[in-house]
Amino acid sequence: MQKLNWGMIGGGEGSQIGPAHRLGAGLDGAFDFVAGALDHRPEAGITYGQRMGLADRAYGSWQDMLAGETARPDRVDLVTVATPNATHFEITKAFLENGFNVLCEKPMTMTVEEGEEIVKLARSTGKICAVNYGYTGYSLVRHMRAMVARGDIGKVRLVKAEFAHGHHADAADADNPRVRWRYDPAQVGVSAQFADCGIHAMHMASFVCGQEVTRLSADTVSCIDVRVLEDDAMVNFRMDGGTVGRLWTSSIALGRQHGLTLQVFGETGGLRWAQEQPNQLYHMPLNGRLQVIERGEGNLSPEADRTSRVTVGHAEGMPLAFANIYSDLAEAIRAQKEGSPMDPAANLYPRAEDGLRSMAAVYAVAASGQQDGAWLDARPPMFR
Ligand SMILES: NC(=O)C1=CN([C@@H]2O[C@H](COP(=O)(O)OP(=O)(O)OC[C@H]3O[C@@H](n4cnc5c(N)ncnc54)[C@H](OP(=O)(O)O)[C@@H]3O)[C@@H](O)[C@H]2O)C=CC1
Ligand SMILES: O=C1CO[C@H](CO)[C@@H](O)[C@@H]1O
Repeated sequence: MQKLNWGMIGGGEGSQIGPAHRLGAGLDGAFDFVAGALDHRPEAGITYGQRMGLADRAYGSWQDMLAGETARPDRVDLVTVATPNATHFEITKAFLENGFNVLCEKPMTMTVEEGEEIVKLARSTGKICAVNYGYTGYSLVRHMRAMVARGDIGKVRLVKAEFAHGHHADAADADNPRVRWRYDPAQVGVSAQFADCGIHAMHMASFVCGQEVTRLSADTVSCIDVRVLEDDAMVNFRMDGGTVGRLWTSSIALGRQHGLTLQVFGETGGLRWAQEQPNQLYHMPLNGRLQVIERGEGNLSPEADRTSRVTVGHAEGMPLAFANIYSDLAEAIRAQKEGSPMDPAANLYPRAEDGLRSMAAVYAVAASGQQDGAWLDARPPMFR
């Protein structure tokens, strides 16, 4: 099978998420990293790209990359957009319009209207527009989803999602360039922490429960005075299958490292998974005993078996979760090229529709927070 060509925008030297993408895309040998516009400073982007082996396909800007790749017969099969939020819409739109498949970092856009435009564009061009809710690539997250879908815990009554970390707890970080943009309304829009991390947790709740969020009520606060946008939020929500949702997200929770956790409580069982110990899933059957499911145990579910690489007992981590998103996309691109059906266990990568739903939730959280927790419709107008 011929390798697919992969390119990246953003994710330059010292960036937070660039290395995880490069590790994830390279892991299974499906993609060759051949092109990039890795930094917003042209020289730095070209120099770093060349160090990464991109030679004349290390571009100084995404516009140059779009022009250069469009002109090539061996143009990239997939472009990852890993720049700060405010640039996602413009870059994703331009590449989709020119016939490229895109994996866009979250949040996909800054507004609901932009999100709708991307969804329509992906549908009309027939190109893949995925959104990097990369934590849904963890093998045991996929297994939780499969367990819920096959009825192992019965009808889901309640889902509790958290994404709380303490990395922005230092008020002295106001000028840190890696932190500053995350609380600047001009660069992130109406929400900081919910749009940054809360949407991962909310999307994961939907992904695992197989339901969409319909309504929500939010309490948003900025614990560090100088911040205009929230660094902590508590969100109650309801889903279209009747499940009640609770979500806490925070960036000032010192002692929490990367606290993405999901608990799902059904009529006949409960599940608990935490990203900091991603190789164990706790399952409590009604009237049974607490069981620990280990990633890599044989025959868990097709979705879990497909996404597990190293032997049971050897920890797998976040770049391998990203690798599972990339292997889904490799399969999707091959199916697109060959006109063949996809393995259903691989057809799980998050879509532009998910990015749009998150944007609608972001706006509902921001508005509800300003209205003392009023319950608001959380669906994008397109899906009402
Ligand atoms: N899915 C996930 O789990 C995660 C997603 N993210 C998302 O990824 C995105 C990037 O976040 P993160 O890596 O933390 O951000 P960083 O600020 O750490 O890095 C951003 C990178 O993009 C470069 N850049 C900025 N503007 C452009 C541009 N116009 N063209 C090319 N490169 C550009 C920056 O260059 P320079 O240094 O010169 O500014 C830098 O290399 C965000 O949208 C964030 O929400 C982040 C972490 C995890
Ligand atoms: O998506 C994300 C996941 O986690 C990080 C926090 O540790 C965020 O900064 C980021 O944007």
